[in-house]
Amino acid sequence: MIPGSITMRLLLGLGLLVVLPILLLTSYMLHAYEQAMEHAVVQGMATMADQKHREIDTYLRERLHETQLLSQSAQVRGTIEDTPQTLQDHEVQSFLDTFMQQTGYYDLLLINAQGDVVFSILEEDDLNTNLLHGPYQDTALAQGFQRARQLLTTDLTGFYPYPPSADAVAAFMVSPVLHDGRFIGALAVQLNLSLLEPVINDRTGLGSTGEIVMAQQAQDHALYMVNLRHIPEAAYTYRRELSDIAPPMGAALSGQGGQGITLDYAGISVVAAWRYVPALRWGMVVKMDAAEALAPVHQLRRLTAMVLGGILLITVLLAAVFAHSLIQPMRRLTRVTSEISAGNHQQRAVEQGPRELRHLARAFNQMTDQLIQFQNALEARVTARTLDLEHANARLHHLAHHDTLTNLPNRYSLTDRLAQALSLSQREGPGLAVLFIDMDHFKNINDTLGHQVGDQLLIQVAERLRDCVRDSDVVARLGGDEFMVILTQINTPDQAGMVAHKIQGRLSKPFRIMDLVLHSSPSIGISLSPHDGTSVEALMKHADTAMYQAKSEGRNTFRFFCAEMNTAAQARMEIENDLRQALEQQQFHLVYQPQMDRQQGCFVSAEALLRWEHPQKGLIPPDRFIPVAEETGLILPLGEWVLAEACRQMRLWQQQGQRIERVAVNLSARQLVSDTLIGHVSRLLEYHHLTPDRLELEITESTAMREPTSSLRQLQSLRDLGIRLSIDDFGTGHSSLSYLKHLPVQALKLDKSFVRDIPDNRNSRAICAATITLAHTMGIQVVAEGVETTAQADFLGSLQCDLLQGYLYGRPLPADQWAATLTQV
Ligand SMILES: Nc1nc2c(ncn2[C@@H]2O[C@H](COP(=O)(O)O[C@H]3[C@@H](O)[C@H](n4cnc5c(=O)[nH]c(N)nc54)O[C@@H]3COP(=O)(O)O)[C@@H](O)[C@H]2O)c(=O)[nH]1
Repeated sequence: MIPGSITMRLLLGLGLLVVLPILLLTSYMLHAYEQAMEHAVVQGMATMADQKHREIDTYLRERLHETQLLSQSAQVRGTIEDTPQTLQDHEVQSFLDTFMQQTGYYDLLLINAQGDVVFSILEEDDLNTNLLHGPYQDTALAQGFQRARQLLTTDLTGFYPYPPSADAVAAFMVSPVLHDGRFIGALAVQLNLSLLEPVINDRTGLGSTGEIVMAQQAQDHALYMVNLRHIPEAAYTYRRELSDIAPPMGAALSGQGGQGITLDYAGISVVAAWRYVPALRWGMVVKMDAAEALAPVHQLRRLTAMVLGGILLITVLLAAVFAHSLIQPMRRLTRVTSEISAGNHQQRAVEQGPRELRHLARAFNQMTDQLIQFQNALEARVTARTLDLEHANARLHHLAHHDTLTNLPNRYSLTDRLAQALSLSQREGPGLAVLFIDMDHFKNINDTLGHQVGDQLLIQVAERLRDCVRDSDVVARLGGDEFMVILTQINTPDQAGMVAHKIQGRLSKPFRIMDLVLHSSPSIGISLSPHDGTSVEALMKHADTAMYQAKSEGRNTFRFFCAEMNTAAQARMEIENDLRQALEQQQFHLVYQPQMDRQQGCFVSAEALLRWEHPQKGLIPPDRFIPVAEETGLILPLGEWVLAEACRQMRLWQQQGQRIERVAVNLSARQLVSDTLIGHVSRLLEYHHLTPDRLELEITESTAMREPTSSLRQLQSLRDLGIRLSIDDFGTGHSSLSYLKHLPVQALKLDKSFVRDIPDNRNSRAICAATITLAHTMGIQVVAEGVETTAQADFLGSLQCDLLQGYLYGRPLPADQWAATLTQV
């Protein structure tokens, strides 16, 4: 695996590219040089061995030659032939002494042809003994004599202990002495082993560990002839089996020469050369310890290693310095990068070091500047965005919790605040009150004058509500024209009543919007905690119920919640449920009340009135279930049924030949604006083969005013069909006469509340008279309702009222009971 740091990579690269080749090359050269040196040393050793071999050979040859020359001298011949006389010759004596002194031989012996030792310089025990039969017949001397006698050649015997010389190791050069070609005896010179020592021990050029080892074969042993460096007393005492001797000596004794690095007798590695010395019949090994002989090689190796090591060290140091100079700027750059990423944006890279690194540092600084600029810009944008988001969040939060029109808390926020106020109230004391406020007839204003006006009205209502309560109280808009107020710190119902009264007063005052002056009023329901409930849901529901009660009791008032209201609400709920069943089970029927034509004096029309015969509760009056049906939408299917049933009855009367010209049916507000009304009415008329003038539709003023635009459009469509239209309960609503002028009606029904008080009540009389006059002026007929007395009938007659309806002429009856009524007239 490649090491991670640049320094290591540099060192590795340097090692692979520079150091390794140098090492390999140096090793190769060193090896070659060592080989050459080794070869030279070995060759040197061989040269030395050859020289030593030559020295010994020459030395012995010279000695043999000397001995031969001596043996041919007259002195020697004379001594053998006439020993006693010759020996008395001082000249001969001196001649031999000189020879001995010059040569350094141990002894000189003369042997006659019979083998008698006739002369000896040292006169040892061998003198006068016979070498053929005497005590020394087995010695080297005896062997040498025998050989000289037989071969007539001068020769050297082997070195063996010689008893007459106290067993000193000695060899003999024996030369035959001839007289006229006849063997007359032999000359023997005794060489002690020490004589060869100067030649053998000459270790010139062999250093401190060099030596010359000589051994001769003695049967199956090698007998070492010289003292050895590692075995000082070895000469002629140290022997080893041939199979066990050191390889070079083994080779030399077997007659082979050679050289090389091998092991010596002591098992030490040596540089050696080995030869066989024929003159002595010895093996010779010239050797030097390899450690010394190859010391220059080893020294060179050590020196090379040291030089290489030095070069390597210097290379590594230089590489490290170089790497450091390269890496230092990078490290500084890395450090700066870390500090910048840790937030120290002031840090910049120092533009130092090699050119490339300076450029890198410069580029890095430029990049850092740009990054910081970018970061600052980004942070500024993020801050701005965060602010925007916070504002948007705050706005969203505000929108989620406030009503956009009035800026009051909305329903969601209200429940939250009510929950908080409740828990505070439950923890710390005084109760609280919840006021449910609904603006009376707001829908009329909204529909009549448009949403802009309606919105302005609601904004003013919100402002007035806020003015009526403390800052700690909560005013919220639930939606539409419904508001809610939470009054905290309420100890008694009166306190809540006072605030409700104040609100009622403020909201009943005229509203000035655009150039209009509008009148409205609040219906307020109040629930108190803990008396009316301890939960948000209960308090809101009870305040709503109380408000509903206030509405049903004539509006523009406030009511405290009481349990009975719940009972009424419960009853209303029951009606709602029962109504659904009633529709399915056909519990409804119609009754008809006749309308008298004053001029003709006969019944010309009848008003259809709905009756609900509940299976358990009996007859339920329309006043109780029509508003519920209206609120729940059930009035639509119910109204359709009424229309269908009235048309069916009208057709029946027609078929029966009754004089009834038309049937009048009450239309609710929802029916009037229903998309299906026109189609439904058309289909009914067609189905029952009735002409449109057979049907009259009654609407109240408030019905027409609820959604004036669409109501007017629908009325016009009905009128276009040819259906007669009339305004019911005229005088009780809030419509203006100017609005009436736009309605395509043919009749209006004077409300029975006016009829009831005539002729005695002057105001009622005036209203009746004015209404009838006005209607007639506009070409509209007038139907008087609730006519119960002839006085009322007469008065109305005097005002030229067109049609009269009331108990005086007949109560509402089922159709099957009508025949008698009709015939009465
Ligand atoms: N949308 C619909 N409304 C309907 C329908 N049927 C009835 N109604 C409306 O219910 C209200 C109550 O009606 P009802 O109890 O039937 O009372 C009517 C008459 O019984 C009563 N009346 C008639 N003559 C007299 C009288 O001499 N004295 C007296 N005290 N009461 C009298 O008046 C009611 C008829 O009123 P009006 O409709 O205004 O002509 C009532 O408002 C009905 O309109 C229906 O099918 N649909």
